[in-house]
Order: sequence, then C-alpha cells, then structure tokens
Amino acid sequence: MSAPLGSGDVAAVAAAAAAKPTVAASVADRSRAAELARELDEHAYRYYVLDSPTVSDAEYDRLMRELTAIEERHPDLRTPDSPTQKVAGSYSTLFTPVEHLERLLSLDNVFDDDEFHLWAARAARETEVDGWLCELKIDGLAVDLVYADGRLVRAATRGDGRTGEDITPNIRTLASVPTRLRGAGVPELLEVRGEVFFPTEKFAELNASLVAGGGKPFANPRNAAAGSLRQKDPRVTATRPLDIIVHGLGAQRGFDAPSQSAAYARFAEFGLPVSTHFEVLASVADVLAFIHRWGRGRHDVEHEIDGVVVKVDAFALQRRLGSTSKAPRWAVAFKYPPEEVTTKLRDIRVNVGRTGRVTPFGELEPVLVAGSTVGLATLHNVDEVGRKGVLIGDTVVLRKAGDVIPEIVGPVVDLRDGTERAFVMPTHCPECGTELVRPEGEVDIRCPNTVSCPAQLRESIFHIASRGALDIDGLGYETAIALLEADRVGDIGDIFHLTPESFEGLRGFGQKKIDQILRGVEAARHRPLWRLLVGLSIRHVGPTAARALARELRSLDAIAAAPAEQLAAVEGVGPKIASAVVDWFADARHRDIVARIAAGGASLADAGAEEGPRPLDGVAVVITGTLEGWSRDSATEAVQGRGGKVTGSVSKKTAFVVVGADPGAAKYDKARSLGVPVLDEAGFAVLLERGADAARERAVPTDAPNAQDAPDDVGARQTAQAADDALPG
Ligand SMILES: NC(=O)c1ccc[n+]([C@@H]2O[C@H](COP(=O)([O-])OP(=O)(O)OC[C@H]3O[C@@H](n4cnc5c(N)ncnc54)[C@H](O)[C@@H]3O)[C@@H](O)[C@H]2O)c1
Ligand SMILES: [Zn+2]
Repeated sequence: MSAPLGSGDVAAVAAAAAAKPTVAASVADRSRAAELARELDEHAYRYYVLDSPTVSDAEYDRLMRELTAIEERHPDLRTPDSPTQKVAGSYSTLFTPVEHLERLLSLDNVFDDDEFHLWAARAARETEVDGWLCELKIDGLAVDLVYADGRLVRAATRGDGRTGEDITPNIRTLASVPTRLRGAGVPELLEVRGEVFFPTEKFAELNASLVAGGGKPFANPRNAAAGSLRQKDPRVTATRPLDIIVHGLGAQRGFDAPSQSAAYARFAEFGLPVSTHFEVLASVADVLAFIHRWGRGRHDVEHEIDGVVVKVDAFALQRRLGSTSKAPRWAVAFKYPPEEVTTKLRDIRVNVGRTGRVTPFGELEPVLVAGSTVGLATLHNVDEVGRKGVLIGDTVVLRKAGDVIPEIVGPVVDLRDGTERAFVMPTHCPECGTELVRPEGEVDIRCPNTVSCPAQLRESIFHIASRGALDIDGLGYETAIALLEADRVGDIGDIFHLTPESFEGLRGFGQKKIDQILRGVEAARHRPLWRLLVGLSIRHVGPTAARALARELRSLDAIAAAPAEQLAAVEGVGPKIASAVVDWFADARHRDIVARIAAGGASLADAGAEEGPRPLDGVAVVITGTLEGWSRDSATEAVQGRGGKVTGSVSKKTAFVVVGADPGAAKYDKARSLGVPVLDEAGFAVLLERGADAARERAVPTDAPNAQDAPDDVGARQTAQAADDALPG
C-alpha cells in the first residue's frame, strides 16, 4: 500500500480514510479492552483477595464503564470471562474453598434517575411489579451463611460467586450472628446472604493502632471489614468490632415466604440481624424519593453506604425476571456519587490559627471529589499525621463527605516507591519566626507570639467579625489583611475605632464598602455579650461556653474579675475553660484590648431585662432540616434563650424533634421509634411562644408522609463544625 498515488486516486483515498477509523478503532478498542480487562482483574484481586486496593472504587467503576462501552460497540469483544460478565472476586489459598449452594451474584449499577427509570421500566415491562423493596447498600463484604436444622454450619465469602472461602470460625466471633436460629418453624435448610461491615466510627481508631504497631492502615472501612474478617487466625477477627446485616436468601428447604420483605420478617424472628431501614414502596417516584432522602442522610447510619439497592419484592416475580451471568435482573444498585478518591500528597505545611495553634495541612494534587475540587486538607495536629501514617509524596485516600471538610484518610502504602519522606513539624512559626511551644499534656503546638504574629492578628480580626461572633458586615478576610498591612489596625481592639480615614489610600475600598463596614461596626457595638466573648478568641470559649458565662455573670468586667472556681461552677463551663478565661484576662495586653474595645463604644454587658423567664428550662430539642423563618443558628439561639437545649441526636431524653424541609431520615425514624413528639415550623413557634405543653398538643402525627420526606443533617454538622472551630483555634 505504499505505492505513490496518482491525482485520480484522491477520492478513493478519502473514501478509504473515511472507512478506516472503524477498522483502526476496532484494533485500538481491542487492545484497550484487553488492557482494561487485565487492569480490572488486577484491581479485583487486590480488593477481594489482598484487601488492599490501589485505586478508589470510583476509579474502578470508571474503568468498568469504559470497558462496557467498548463491548457495546463491539459485542464480539464481550467474552464470558470479561470482567463485565462475571462476578468479580476470587478466593485465597489461605482458606479452604467451599462451593456455595446457590450462586452469589453481583448487582447491576445505575448512577442517576434516568438510568433508574430505564431499569425500572424494563423490569416492570416484563412483570406487574406491585412493590419495590428499597434498602441501603452497605459498603462491606458479602458473606454466605448456611443453617442446617437451625444451626450455623458454614460461613463463606463470596469468592467468584460459585466458590468462596470458608470463614466459619471467623464469622462465629461476630456477636450478632446467631449460631442457632430461634423461634418456631426453623427451616431444615436456610442459606442467607449478608454484608459484614466495620462501624465507621471505629475505623480511625483501628488504623491508628495498626500504624502505631508498624502495620499497614486500611484504605476505608470496607477494606477494614474484609481484612478483619479474612484473617487466618480468628482470634484477630474477634478483636475487631465487626457487625453484619442480612439481605438475601439463597438455597432453602422448608422456608416459606412470598416476598423479600416477608423473608426479612422471618429472618428477624429467627434472630438474624436485618436492617431497620428498608421500605416497600409502590411507585418509582417514591423509590427515587427514598434514594435521594438517604443520599442526604447517608452519614446518619453506623456503617458506610454507597447507594441504595432496589429489589422487586415478590419472589414469584424475581424468579420470572431471573438473572444474567453476573447479576439478578430483579435488583439494581443506585450508586451515590463517590466521596473517596486518591490523589498525591505533594507537601505538608502548617497554618497558624487565631489563638496561635499551629495545624498541619496537606497540599494535594487538586482533585474533584463530591462535586468540588480539593487541593488542601487539614491534618489537625502533628499526632494525627503520625496516626494516619502519611508521608509527603504518598498517594493518599481523600474523602469529602457531604459538606464536611475534606479529610485525608490515609496512605496507599502499596504505591510507595521509596521517595516519600516523613513530615517534620517546624520548630519556628512560619509567619513570625517565634519558636513554637507545646504546652505539657496538650496535643497542639502553638506560636506564643499573640501580640505581633501576623497570622494570629489576621485570623483573630477575621474571627471577631465572623457570623458566629460579632457578625460585622463587610469585614472579611481581605479587609482584615488590608487594614493590618497598612497599619490601620493593630489588633481586634482597634476595630471599634475605625473611621472613614482608616481606609484612606487603600485600594478596593469605595465609599459604599466603607459605609457598609462602619455600619457593621456600629451594629457590633450593641450585640449581646456572648458574641463579644466569642470574638475575643479566648481558647476553648465557643458559643456554648460564652452564652453560659454571659448569662451567669452578665458583664465582661464581672467575668474578668471572677476567680477560676466561680467560672468553673457555671453550667457548661468547667475547669478547662475557666482556667483559659482566667489566663486570658491575666495578660495585660489582653486587658488593654478590652479597654480599647470599651473606649470604642462597645457594650461590655447585657442589659438586665434581656434574660427574662426560662420557659424551656431542661427541654432538649433536636432540629433537623431547613426552617423557613429561622437559620439554624437563630433557632438554636431562640431555644437556648428560653433555657432549653439543642442537641444533635435523638434519644429518649429528647423532648421534641423540630422538622423542617429535607429533614434527616435517621433522626425522623428515631423520633418515630422512640415516640418523641415531632413539630413542624408552626409547632416550633408554639413551643417558643407558649411552651412545651402547648407544643405537645401541636405535634404532628409521626406517620404523616410529608414529614417523612427527606433527610439532611448537614445543617447540624455545620453548626457542630462551627462550634468546633470556635473551640481550640
Ligand atoms: N477499588 C478497587 O480496586 C475495587 C476493586 C474491585 C471492586 N471494587 C468495588 O466493588 C464494586 C464491585 O463489587 P461487586 O461486584 O460486589 O458489586 P457491588 O458492590 O456494586 O454490588 C454487589 C454487592 O452489594 C452487596 N450489598 C450491600 N448491601 C446490599 C443489600 N442491601 N442488598 C443486596 N446486596 C447488597 C452485596 O454483597 C453484593 O455482593 C465496585 O463498584 C467497586 O465499588 C473496588
Ligand atoms: Zn507566629
């Protein structure tokens, strides 16, 4: 084909070129498909057998989708042993292989509403679906339990779906797995499937102890579950807080149930752990509402969830729909957007906070996770860096859960190449050069230069003007930096002495902006005492402690004069906060700041009348979802101002759960199960105006469907975060 071309051949060449891409693409596709299959098998091996993946689930799913797309274009590439066609996973020689009585399958995935509609329409076309069972997709590892005459005779991992690993002694160490089924009508044979998981809360602790012992941390709770269960020595498994939820039926003799949900009810009677979070819903719209409600509330449960599983409830219909070689046609997993990715940790540097606290943070190769690009992540303190076992240069697992700040989970140890280096905490402040100190018994390292450290001045001015403190409109980060750099203010004491002249010659400050700031300062002169107290950046003094101190002592002078014992006795204060307050006022420079604040016309005391009666004394309220007429802060303030308490989780001690739009599903369920009265926004108004008894009469019936719709405790988390932020600074 290398003969020279005559001009008459141009058209033929063009035609050949137009036709060629399909042939060429097919060659490229063929080799890409082979490469993807190899990579996917390798990742599956690392994930299922070694419990030590080197890519995130999101990356694995992406490779799988790429392969699926190629195979759709070229069905001849779709061989039976392609990763798209078989149950991923294998079994290790560490364990005895066992054949499952019935195959364990994977699940097909959908990633958005449209894909779900298509799936549901296909299922509904073939059968009359009268109920969709919706449940949480637990991010753990699949196990198979066989009960003969009610006795647990065997437990196995999924393996390749046909053959799994015998882990019977390991499973026996799980307290929630019954070794004997109880109750009447125990079947002759019962094979159940479930998910073993590692409670999210205990994960960081496990990794810290592994790193401390020179071991390798797990990438996430799912790998911790798999790695803990698949131990050669079941005594190791016994030390891990593993749990299980049962979600499927395999082979059986003498077990009679018409549907998945009926089977769960029987399982529960036998003493098997089933989820309390499933619902059977009639319409696709309701199913999608369930999916999105839990998408917002995915952190309200004790284990990780990576989606929702939707199953056709009736067994007869499940049988009619059947399965492919890989997954049932009667079930699908709606996967939530990934919260974990891997990226490179380029460096670890430190940040100096408003009270001088020096916190390390990771500088990352920017990466998109949970809808935003992340380039920085806090590492909290030097001990935390050690606990996580991360080195500079590591590939790390980065997690961004909802609106919570991004977090480095840990290193991918298997990707190290020897060029990584340990982080060394600097000995001197990167901003002012002062030698850093670590007070005995404290985790935090600080810059002691509270007078002239530019970082501390900048952060403390920014903080006093922030919404959680004096809320000075227009005085943000940029303004704080500009004023400090031009020497127009020295510290927070000068804020109340700002005049139009203070901004003279500063770039970016027009008349409008200046007026806004000065109006903001004027408003700040009359704010309640607790807000000023928060704004002073006294260590450990957040809104809760500040409110308590202001309520009890009423003026800054009284607080400054009170001995530690008196402060410590105030409810919600305690000795640690009390001594921080005493220390702060003991410093002459701080007293000078207070004097300048007073000279600037700010009120240092609460008017006596403000306190009023405390009609909600001892009443604990949980607020979930968005209220129309209240921000989370103002609602909290309204309750606290009447002597009540606002807490983050529902318990028997909760007096009311106030439910706005998009409430947290778990909170709502908990309220319902404990019989705690639920108030809508109107009921909340009654509570504030007329007290608890009147509100109880206004409680909404807890099975009202509107109140059930949708979770979200993002607000609560943000409030908690803000409170936390306010603390150690
Ligand atoms: N990071 C990696 O290297 C890597 C490698 C392989 C697999 N993976 C992850 O594993 C996934 C593929 O694994 P898979 O084939 O097990 O598919 P899957 O995890 O997407 O879904 C199938 C599994 O879900 C489990 N499950 C959880 N809750 C359930 C419920 N309520 N009802 C029914 N089943 C429930 C079952 O055990 C079932 O086996 C990938 O999407 C990826 O997230 C990651
Ligand atoms: Zn400093």
